[in-house]
Amino acid sequence: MSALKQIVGAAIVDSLRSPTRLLVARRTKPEQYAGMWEFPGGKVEPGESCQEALLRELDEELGVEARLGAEVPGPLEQGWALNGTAAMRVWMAEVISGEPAPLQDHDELRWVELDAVALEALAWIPADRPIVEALLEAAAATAR
Ligand SMILES: Nc1nc2c([nH]c(=O)n2[C@H]2C[C@H](O)[C@@H](COP(=O)(O)OP(=O)(O)OP(=O)(O)O)O2)c(=O)[nH]1
Repeated sequence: MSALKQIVGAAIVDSLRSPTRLLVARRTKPEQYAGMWEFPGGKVEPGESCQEALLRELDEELGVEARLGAEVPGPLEQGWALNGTAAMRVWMAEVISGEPAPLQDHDELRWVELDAVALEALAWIPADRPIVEALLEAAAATAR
């Protein structure tokens, strides 16, 4: 069996050291995901590492330079299963230069409190919900 397509996503927080808010992005395409919230990111291109791909996607999609923190590890070597054909690795990240804007693939960005009620109220891409749970646990552990 061939490997799953590798996607990478960023859990961009206001501060890696002391995270309180998460930047979420609302997709515009394809139709099945339009209007749903996600972690900004995209496909890893041939010859790129996952981290290189993620920094490139954040530049293209949001117009920011970012610093990656810890990975939010999923159950697979390739991260989190998305559908039958793709999996996503997710890293915590913070913006080091630029102001995030929905330049490509998104029509809205929103800073949301890192709090279960606020995050779970969003219409996430369904495959992202377990990642949101893991992120909340990681953030709670950082705060302890
Ligand atoms: N970026 C991102 N993609 C996600 C998430 N959850 C999820 O199921 N996906 C799916 C949607 C897409 O099928 C795939 C990512 O593809 P993409 O369209 O964002 O990648 P890309 O920017 O490189 O795409 P493209 O313009 O080359 O078509 O992963 C998520 O949280 N973030």
